[in-house]
This record gives sequence, structure tokens and C-alpha cells, in this order.
Amino acid sequence: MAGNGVFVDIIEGDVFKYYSEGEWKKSASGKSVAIINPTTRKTQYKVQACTQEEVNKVMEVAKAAQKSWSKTPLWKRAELLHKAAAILKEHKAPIAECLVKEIAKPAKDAVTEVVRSGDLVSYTAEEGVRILGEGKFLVSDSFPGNERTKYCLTSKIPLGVILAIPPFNYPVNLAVSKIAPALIAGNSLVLKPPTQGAVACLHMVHCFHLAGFPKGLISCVTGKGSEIGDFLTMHPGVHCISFTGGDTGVAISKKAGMIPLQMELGGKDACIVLEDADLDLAAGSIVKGGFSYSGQRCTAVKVVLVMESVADTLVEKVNAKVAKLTVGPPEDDCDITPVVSESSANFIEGLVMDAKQKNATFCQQYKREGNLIWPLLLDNVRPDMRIAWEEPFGPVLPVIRINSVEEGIHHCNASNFGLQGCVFTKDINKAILISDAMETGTVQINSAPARGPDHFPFQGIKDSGIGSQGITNSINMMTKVKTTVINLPTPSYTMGKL
Ligand SMILES: NC(=O)C1=CN([C@@H]2O[C@H](COP(=O)(O)OP(=O)(O)OC[C@H]3O[C@@H](n4cnc5c(N)ncnc54)[C@H](OP(=O)(O)O)[C@@H]3O)[C@@H](O)[C@H]2O)C=CC1
Ligand SMILES: O=C(O)[C@H](O)COP(=O)(O)O
Repeated sequence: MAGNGVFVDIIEGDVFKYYSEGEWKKSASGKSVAIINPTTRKTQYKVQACTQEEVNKVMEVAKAAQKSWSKTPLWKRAELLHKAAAILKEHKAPIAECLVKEIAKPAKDAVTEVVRSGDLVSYTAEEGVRILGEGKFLVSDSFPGNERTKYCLTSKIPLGVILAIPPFNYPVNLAVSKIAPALIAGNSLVLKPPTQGAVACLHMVHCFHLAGFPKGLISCVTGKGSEIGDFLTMHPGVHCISFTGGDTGVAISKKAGMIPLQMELGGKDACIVLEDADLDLAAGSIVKGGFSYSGQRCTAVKVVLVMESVADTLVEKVNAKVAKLTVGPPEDDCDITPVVSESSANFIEGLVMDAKQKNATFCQQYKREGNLIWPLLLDNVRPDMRIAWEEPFGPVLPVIRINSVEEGIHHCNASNFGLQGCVFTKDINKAILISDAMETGTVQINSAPARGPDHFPFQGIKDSGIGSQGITNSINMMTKVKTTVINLPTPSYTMGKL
């Protein structure tokens, strides 16, 4: 159970503590933030509402801890990360329980998230040892006008203090995808977890604490993003921000100082289905891609663009699969569980009502109880409907019928987002042409969009983000190239020559 066993230190009374200077602390604010269980809509947990002074302290100790951590041998950093990964996996049950209660993630998926996170940490340790152990060696005489008098050695050095802000939907996995690269690269890390998902994050941080990382190297401050977010992101002690979430990221990028930003934001991933597609494969992928975790994935299929000639058959196949989805509480491991908050459910309902008013075809009856929304496929959606462009982040999927591939690509590229997309066809040549034409960070051929496996590059263009994630890219992003140039008095290849 949350806050029990090895986790007993992280809670006092009914409020979870925050983590600073290697210790679990109560905030001087005396205030707490409630975490509402999306299923019961009652307060499940409480976390500290940290103050600006506490943020200042965390930044100060992060700076000092980073100095000695950057001198810690790479293999030792890797060893600690492997240890943390093992502890995390060992305690997957209580952490997964938090995910069930805080964000209504289906029970099995919650366990998968924790195990995947442990694997991500281990892989990052190994990748870090490999890529940070390598540098470049350049000689000067390859550039016009130079003799061979300069030897240039490059290596990668840490940035300093990394601020990590993950979203609610993968609070543990999208936190460690920032923490592990930051640490292996020699940085310190300040985590601001999402409010929904904060308690799962605090448990995860305790696993790093148990692994024995130096004091102050990792900190975790809790509080509402709307209250402490700006103070954190504009803090002069931060040298890099790694953020995953919605439009908040766009606002952060406008306010942050001259520091590297890694932004993974929203998406409206399109699924283009051609006449020659394997329609069973497409239907299965659309249901999995559109409805897993109730559509609350940035990489969810968020609009289907299907050729008119196969649309009836595809819609029929998708509907047959939608009918089999189980709907209910996450504890029962249902496919469709309550969405994260009442405001999110209201937003989704707004999109559905707009589509209804504009005469979309409802393949199922719209049904909602509290935050639980039954899966809904909307056929014959047209571009004047909001659902054609906005991301519901819920179990509602629009189908737009198209008469040409160009029409599909045009719709995809007219979006403000450009995260992922997918195309279903048996013609690989066509698939490649479509992939090149789609303005998205990734295109999947004959499968639904997905971030994983976690070592693949993951990036969005336009409003979907800045930079690229994936283990290797994140490690590189959290480092800076340092060069040392050896200047020779005479060209190095002269000795021994006549
Ligand atoms: N491209 C990607 O990889 C992913 C994108 N997303 C996108 O994220 C959205 C849903 O996630 P959600 O968590 O609701 O996104 P939000 O943008 O609302 O929140 C993300 C994080 O930002 C914090 N935050 C809120 N306000 C501020 C602020 N002013 N300064 C700094 N941090 C702040 C939140 O804290 P708090 O919870 O306390 O408000 C949370 O930790 C969707 O749009 C989705 O597409 C989600 C996952 C992956
Ligand atoms: O937040 C998200 O939606 C994730 O980045 C998606 O991850 P997945 O595609 O591996 O589920």
C-alpha cells in the first residue's frame, strides 16, 4: 500500500512529504494539495504545497551536488542507476497502486509502466556508459588554409541542474525518461511531478533515495503547476528544462531563459487508411491506438482518415472491436477507465456535443457517468467540427472519409500539431512517399503511433514540441560539447620527413 513498508518515511499524517537535501520534508507552507481519485472523485492523497523558499533551497543544493557528481566516474553513476532500476521494479506493486488511484490507469498497464521505467533506467545507464565514453578527434589540416598544427579533442560535459516536468498520463515513465539521462550525464535533477501522479512519483523518487544517490542530487518539489510552475521554469538556477505536457509547454518556452529546452507536447496523430490496406490489421491498431488508456496518450490515434471506398468496411470492423472494450474501474483492469478529471470529461463532452450539433454519425450512443466516458466512434466527421482538429485526450475517435491520399495528407499537415502519424497500405513504395509527405516527427507504417520502444527517437514538430527524446537523444541533449585543442609548434607530420 502507498506510504507503507520501505515507503513509510515519505508520509506524515495523511500528507506525503517532498524530497530535498536527501530527506523527506514537510513544507513550511503548512498547506497541501489534494489529489482527486478520478474514479471516486474524492480526495485520495495529499501532497505538500512547496514554497518559493523551498524551491530556492532545492536549486542551491542541486547546484552544489552537481559539482561533485560531475566528477563521479561514469561507471559509478551507471552502477547507482542500475541499483535504482532494480529497487523500482522490486516495488512495482505499491507504485502501480498509486497510478491506479491517482490517474485511473488500468491495473495491468500501471504495473507495465513501472517495469518499463526500470528497464528505461537500466538501458540509459548502459547507453550513457557507451556514448559518454566516446568523443571526437579532429585535425586542423582538413580545413582550407590550415596546417596539421592543431589536434582537437571533444567530449561531452553536463549542463548543470535539469528541471523535469512530466505530465499526468505517464508520471513515472516520463519522469524517469528525464531523470536517468540527466544523472548519467553528470547533471543534478529537480522534479516537479504532475499533481495527478505526484504520489507515484514520490514513491519512484524514494527508490532513487534507497539506491544511495548523493544528497541534493535529486529533489522533488510538489505543488500545483499553476502556482509554482512559473517560479520553477524561470528560476535562474535551472540550466535545462525537460517538459512533457500540453499547451503549458508553449507558454514555458516563451518564458524560459536562454537554456536548452526539450518539449514533448500535444498531438493529433492521424491514421491514413488506403484502399489496399489490411483492414483487420488497421481496425485492430485503430482501436488499440485510439482507446488504450482511454485515449489519454499523446500518441493516441486521434483522427482516422480513410478512403471512402473502404470506409464502411473499416468502420464496421472498428465498431465490432469497440463493442468488446470493457468499461469500468481501473482496479478491474477495464479497457476504458475514468478520464483524469471532471474538467477533462467536460472538455471531451464539449467536443462530442459540437460534433452532434454538426451532424456527425454516432456509431455508439454517447454515455458518461462522472469521469467515465464510454468509447465512441464518430463517423462522417467534417473539417468544420472541433473534433477534427482538437485532441480530446479521451475515448472519442473521429473518422473523416477522404477521396484521395492527398486529401488525407492535407488534413494531417493542416494541423497545428505534428507528433506522429500512421499509414496502412500493402504498398511499401506508397507508404514511404506518404511518410515523407506527412509533417510529423514520426510516421508508423502499418501500426498505430507509439513512443516506445523507449530508445527510439521521439519528437514532434510545430506545436508538438522542441528537440527529440528517446534515451540516446535525451542523454545528448542534457550535455554540452567541450573541446580541448592541442596547439603544436610545427605541423605534426613533419618529423622524419626529408
Ligand atoms: N508529446 C508527448 O510526449 C506527450 C504530450 N502530452 C500532452 O500533455 C497533455 C496532457 O497532460 P497534462 O498533464 O494535462 O498536461 P499539462 O500541460 O497540463 O501539465 C503537464 C505538467 O506541467 C505542469 N504545469 C502546469 N502548469 C505549469 C506551469 N505554469 N509551469 C510549469 N509547469 C506547469 C503540470 O503540473 P500540475 O499537474 O500540477 O498542473 C504537469 O506536471 C496533452 O495535451 C497531451 O497531448 C502528454 C504526454 C506525452
Ligand atoms: O504520453 C504519452 O502519451 C506517451 O509519451 C506515449 O507513450 P506510448 O506511445 O509508449 O504509450
